[in-house]
Amino acid sequence: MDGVPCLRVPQCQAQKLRRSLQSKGALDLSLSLVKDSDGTVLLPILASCLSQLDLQSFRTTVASDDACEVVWSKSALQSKKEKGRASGSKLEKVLQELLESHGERWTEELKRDLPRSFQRHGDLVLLGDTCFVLPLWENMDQQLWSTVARGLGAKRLAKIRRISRDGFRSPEVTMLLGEHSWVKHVDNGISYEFDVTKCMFSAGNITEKLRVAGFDCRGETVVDLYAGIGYFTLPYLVHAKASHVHACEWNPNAVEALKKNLEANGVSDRCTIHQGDNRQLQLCGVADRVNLGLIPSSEDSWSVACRLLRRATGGILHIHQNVTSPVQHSTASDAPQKVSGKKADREVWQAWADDTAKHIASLLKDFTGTLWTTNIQHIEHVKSYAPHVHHVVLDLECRPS
Ligand SMILES: C[S@@+](CC[C@H](N)C(=O)[O-])C[C@H]1O[C@@H](n2cnc3c(N)ncnc32)[C@H](O)[C@@H]1O
Repeated sequence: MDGVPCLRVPQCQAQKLRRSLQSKGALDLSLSLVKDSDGTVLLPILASCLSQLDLQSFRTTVASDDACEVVWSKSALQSKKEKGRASGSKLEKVLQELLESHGERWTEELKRDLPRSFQRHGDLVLLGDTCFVLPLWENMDQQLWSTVARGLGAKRLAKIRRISRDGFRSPEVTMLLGEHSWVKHVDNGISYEFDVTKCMFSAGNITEKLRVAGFDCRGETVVDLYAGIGYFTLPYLVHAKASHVHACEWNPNAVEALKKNLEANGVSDRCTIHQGDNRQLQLCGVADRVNLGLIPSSEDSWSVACRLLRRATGGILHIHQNVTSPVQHSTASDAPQKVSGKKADREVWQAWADDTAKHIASLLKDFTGTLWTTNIQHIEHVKSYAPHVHHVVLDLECRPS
């Protein structure tokens, strides 16, 4: 996830909402507010508080869904870097001492080779692969990593390359310092443990996890086609109180973590894990709800999802998708055009949802031989990737006619 989490709000409400975030201890005080040219303001939020954020109450305050959303911003991060430069970071200080103890001089080139951002998982810090690339660091041996850990207030360090293309979305992570690579996150009262070298954790999906937690699924059977370590399976079981969740996952490392997490949260008796490719799933006609949480698209499994819905009563599909809007060329002075760009984005999401609803209705008809009605209940915006790529979730109600 690039950048830091921020609440995007209208400028006229920014101070009021900033005070509200601060009183809840959720405002990241190490970062500055960022004014955008479209008349909105980004309020940086502490990642650890994201799961507790009551987005709905903020939306009620600003009285609009559009104007209040969680986004990930690089420009907010920039404001930290500038502050960091002014004050001189602890990391820089301890590394300077280390180099000098080896008879080396601190240079601007070395300073540029320090991490600009990193992910924190408890006492483990995950560095990107664009820092500490200069050969001089190799002379410091393991002392380098213990010093970096001290500078960042961590006990363990790892380096992440990029999400690998093996279909498991496994990050390529190597440990630099520390005995083991299991980490733990607690989100919204749910504990998630996983091995950072083998599984991914989608911090950017927090708003969707909170939305799922707010569903009332009592008496329902849910199928989570892309369960991972339990990102959505657990909120369905713990908070939404689903009667049963069938969790499909083909990465054995994610399955190991999923089992652990079901146990740790006391819900393993209500979950059946189906390890393997969800397109080969043998279940049929059991689901009141199917979660299709794969981006950029879960389209490969739409027909499986249709087969899973109860024949007599149907159910709801939650379809995740990255939807790309046509790029609009605007300058800072074109603020009104940018605002209308948001309206254009919504129109693109609606068009994708309309097409998807038709497609799903036709899959259901082909599969059952009878007519089905598909109704777009809601389109949820989860997050944005620049430029104009939006992760959205379509809640599609499917009923036999
Ligand atoms: C984006 S990740 C995970 C999940 C989680 N739903 C989220 O949004 O944070 C997708 C997960 O689906 C799994 N996956 C992808 N394709 C699959 C398939 N055809 N069958 C089963 N699991 C699959 C991957 O191994 C990965 O753990």
